[in-house]
Amino acid sequence: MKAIIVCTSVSHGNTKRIADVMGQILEARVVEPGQITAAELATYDLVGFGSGIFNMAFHPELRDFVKSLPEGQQGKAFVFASSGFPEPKFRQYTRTLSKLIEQKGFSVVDVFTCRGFDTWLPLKIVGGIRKGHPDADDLDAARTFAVGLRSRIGAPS
Ligand SMILES: Cc1cc2nc3c(=O)[nH]c(=O)nc-3n(C[C@H](O)[C@H](O)[C@H](O)COP(=O)(O)O)c2cc1C
Repeated sequence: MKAIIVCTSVSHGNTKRIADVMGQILEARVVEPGQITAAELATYDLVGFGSGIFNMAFHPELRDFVKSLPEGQQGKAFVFASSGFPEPKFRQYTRTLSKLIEQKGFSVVDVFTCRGFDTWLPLKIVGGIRKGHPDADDLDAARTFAVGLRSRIGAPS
């Protein structure tokens, strides 16, 4: 199994820290959307797509990248995010991104989310929330998630 992780992490590097621990387990390179072409992406068996959450959506750079991919992709995919708050029921952004990814032909096998230090404008006044996140427990959970993926999909090759 050959894996790669596409990650946009612009606020505090929170999502990149998650991507890096997953990348270690999956032996996957972590790249930004601008660092990989659709043709190269198609050579992977498993692709992770992740970012922080901004105004209740994945980062536009990641969404635009997914939108730009041609249909007919054949690999498996997973989605991950860090955010200040848990995903609200009325705006299921992980589902929205998963659907977009599936429209391109990938099969989305799992989703991981955790809290990340959040300095969204109104919260900046109080010094931000979720300070220290992702913390050691969040990173452990990300590791466990990746181990689960590896055992379901196959060892890195
Ligand atoms: C402008 C802005 C908007 C945000 N919007 C949301 C939001 O709608 N929901 C949420 O839970 N967190 C929100 N956050 C918090 C980020 O999702 C969180 O800090 C995330 O961990 C950032 O990831 P990154 O450091 O990898 O970019 C927002 C942060 C900023 C700066």
